[in-house]
Amino acid sequence: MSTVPSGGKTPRSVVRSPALTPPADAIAPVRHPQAPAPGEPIGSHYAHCFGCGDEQPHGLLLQSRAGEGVTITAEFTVRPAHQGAPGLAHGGVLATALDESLGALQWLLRVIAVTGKLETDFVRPVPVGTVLFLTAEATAVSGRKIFCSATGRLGGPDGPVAVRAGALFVEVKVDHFVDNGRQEEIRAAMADPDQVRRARAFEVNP
Ligand SMILES: CCCCCCCC/C=C\CCCCCCCC(=O)SCCNC(=O)CCNC(=O)[C@H](O)C(C)(C)COP(=O)(O)OP(=O)(O)OC[C@H]1O[C@@H](n2cnc3c(N)ncnc32)[C@H](O)[C@@H]1OP(=O)(O)O
Repeated sequence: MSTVPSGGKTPRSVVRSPALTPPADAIAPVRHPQAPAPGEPIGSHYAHCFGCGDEQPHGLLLQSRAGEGVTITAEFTVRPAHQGAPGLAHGGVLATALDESLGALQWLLRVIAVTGKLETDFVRPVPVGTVLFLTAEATAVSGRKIFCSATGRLGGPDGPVAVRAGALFVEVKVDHFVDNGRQEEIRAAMADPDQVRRARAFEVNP
């Protein structure tokens, strides 16, 4: 089990499951030479993505930027469509924001990967209208496995911690989507040169 400080309202430690502890022979993640420069916006990987797509009006419209090393920052404004309890963000929506910000790390690693495991800690309630400031970091790589973590803070980059996640992403080929996605959307994606360009940007390694 790995333990990380929570930074929450009261000091508390977060215990992660063993699957989220990298093996002893894991290596440090390497930032791809063609990764976007620190501070540069990271575009959506798919316009219809519920997390980051700009053609998904009730989605999160999460916007990410490259950070230093293998880190990103992201912002998500909680809107009324994202409520669980009155005036508060739904926990699943917050988990999506964490998942999406972790997914954006792929732009820095230039690999395609999907979430295998996502562990979330909900530290504070997140009211509608809040801008959630997220940071995500890849911490270790072992074969196809990418270990990573994310934190969401209320109102600003130094705001109080509201949510945290530890995750394991697993590298896949484009075939993962082509073979498993509904054909209607796959055909449309493959017919869209911009989408094909985005998929290639993820897949090409030096
Ligand atoms: C041109 C047209 C095409 C368009 C292309 C578009 C480009 C898109 C670009 C970028 C997309 C980015 C999208 C980001 C969106 C945000 C992230 C998400 O929400 S992703 C959605 C949610 N996730 C899933 O739907 C995964 C469903 N699961 C699976 O498909 C499989 O289970 C998968 C791929 C995760 C693993 O299956 P295996 O058969 O490939 O590999 P195995 O051998 O099972 O796992 C590999 C290693 O990982 C460990 N592992 C896998 N899952 C684990 C788990 N849950 N807990 C612990 N370990 C796990 C295994 O124990 C194994 O480890 P050992 O190599 O033996 O050490």
